[in-house]
Amino acid sequence: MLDELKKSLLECPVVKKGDYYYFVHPISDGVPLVEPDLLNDIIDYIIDNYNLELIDKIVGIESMGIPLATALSIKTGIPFVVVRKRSYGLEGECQVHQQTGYSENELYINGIYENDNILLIDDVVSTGGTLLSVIKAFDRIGANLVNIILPIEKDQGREIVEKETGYTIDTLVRIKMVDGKVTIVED
Ligand SMILES: O=P(O)(O)OC[C@H]1O[C@H](OP(=O)(O)OP(=O)(O)O)[C@H](O)[C@@H]1O
Ligand code: HPA
Repeated sequence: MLDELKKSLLECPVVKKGDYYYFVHPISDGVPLVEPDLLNDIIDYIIDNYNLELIDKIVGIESMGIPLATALSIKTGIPFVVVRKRSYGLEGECQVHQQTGYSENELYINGIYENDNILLIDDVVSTGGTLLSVIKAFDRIGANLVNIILPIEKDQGREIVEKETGYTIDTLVRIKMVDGKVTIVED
């Protein structure tokens, strides 16, 4: 399991966004092509390794948390919510600032309430900027973050977020950029 994810990460192209080495991969970018087998591999791994009985809502972060949340929702029957990059102006909407290694955005949380049991999923944690702001917002709302799962871990973001928030963040494959190329970090 996850062999396909590791192999595809080693083969994927890397582009520069300013000083940031950005890998381009189906799971993190939707290009060049998302093979259902790769998506299935990740979703089946989650289903086989987590007890999701208590989860009320899966939450995916726009953009690339959406296919993961969708696939997981279809297979488990658990509904999902998307943390969006645009505002709806709904009552109770929670706005957070997202800063990554190469961009800044506003994110808008709707449909999450106090005591909701949440599985939060996104494609990548890198600097940890995105997760940090989203987790803090969920804490303010009073939702229970039961699981936080990201298929791909890059750089030091996971450790930073775990230290700052006290949550455990589960990642499936760790990568490191060496000389502008993706390498896998084995535990
Ligand atoms: O740990 P960080 O440094 O915050 O990086 C991780 C975030 O970066 C990407 O989001 P982005 O908003 O770039 O993109 P997307 O719309 O392609 O998902 C990715 O989907 C994560 O949400
Ligand atoms: O290098 C990256 N590639 C794809 N998505 C990302 N999100 C944060 N960093 C990256």
